[in-house]
Amino acid sequence: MSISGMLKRNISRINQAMGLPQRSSSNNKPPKPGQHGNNNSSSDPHPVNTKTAPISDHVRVKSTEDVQYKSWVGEHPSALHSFDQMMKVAKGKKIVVFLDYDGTLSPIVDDPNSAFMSEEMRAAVREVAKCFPTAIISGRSRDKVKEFVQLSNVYYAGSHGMDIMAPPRPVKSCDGNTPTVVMDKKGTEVLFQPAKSFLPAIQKILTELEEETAKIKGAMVEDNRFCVSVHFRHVKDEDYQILEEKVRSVLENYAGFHLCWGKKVMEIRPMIEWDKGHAVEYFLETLGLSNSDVLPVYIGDDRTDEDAFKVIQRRGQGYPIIVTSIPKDTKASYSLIDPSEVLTFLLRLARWRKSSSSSRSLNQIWGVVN
Ligand SMILES: O=P(O)(O)OC[C@H]1O[C@H](O[C@H]2O[C@H](CO)[C@@H](O)[C@H](O)[C@H]2O)[C@H](O)[C@@H](O)[C@@H]1O
Repeated sequence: MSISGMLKRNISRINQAMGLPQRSSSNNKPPKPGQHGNNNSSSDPHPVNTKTAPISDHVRVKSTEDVQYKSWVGEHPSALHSFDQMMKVAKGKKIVVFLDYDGTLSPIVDDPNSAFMSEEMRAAVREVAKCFPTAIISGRSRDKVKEFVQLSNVYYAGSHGMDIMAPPRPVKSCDGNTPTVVMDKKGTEVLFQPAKSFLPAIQKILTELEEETAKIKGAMVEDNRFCVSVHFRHVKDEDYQILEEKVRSVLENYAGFHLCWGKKVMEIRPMIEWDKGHAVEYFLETLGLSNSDVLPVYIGDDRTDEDAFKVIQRRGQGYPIIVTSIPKDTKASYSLIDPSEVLTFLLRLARWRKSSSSSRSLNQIWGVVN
């Protein structure tokens, strides 16, 4: 078997062990039996003991997997190691930053309500947003992710991009003169909600799911406004099948919805052609940044971020960066191991902008041509 064949097989094996679907962009396939269970299962690389301790999604798998990781990283180089080279290409271009929340800005923890962001991370995102237009695109409800992030100079999209608060029209944005403060709600920002007509049905699904899953120990239903998450991180292996059947039986009565899988979570989403990739395009458009000298940077860790990676790949310009400590089948070009590396990357990005702006003004003062 070829090296790339071996690599693919091992990625598939690791994804299986994580309870993740097998191909990068098709997160609509259920995990195979035994791959979805609780955190103490032997096949589960994410053991959890405490309520808020980060889950070891980002703990490196040892020995042979280390070798595979090194080989994988050759194809998806570290965005920290490649930083200088990446910024050489970025020179003179308008950078726009897109960030996922869970697993990217905050570590994966066992209680979704405790996925807090550190103060350091908040400060880093704030700095980045002072330098570049910045949007956070999360699977959470927009309100929830805003509550976690608590920054007023970033744009927010919730429900995997189905709930966007963006400028009403293209705003002036050019290198060094980027408006970084998000305008207030008095007519200066608009909501874009392509799945709005699904809301009444989503409310019903939410109620039914809560009722149906109430007796399954460990199951938790989360209202993400335009989608619903059913967490099974704490559901016993033997109860998972019943839970999935219950979720499917609720969905049988709602033709316009489909089921996808994330990290120990089933997600019920409206069947519309809209995902995080569309949200990236929407932001670029409304920010007046859809032209060719724009360089989007997107950092995310999960299946739904692949849609955004694909959009950036298709544009032929920009940096899709995956956050992972294990090899994954991905459309991302670069990688970061965990949120702490995301923090370092963001700080370097802000510092790079500040130093390149100051050298630009010095060059202007001294008449030096780059
Ligand atoms: O797009 P994201 O911002 O990454 O949101 C995706 C899902 O994230 C949350 O669940 C995940 O993180 C939890 C906290 O670390 C973890 O407990 C859970 O197992 C993960 O699946 C969120 O709770 C979901 O609703 C989002 O869809």
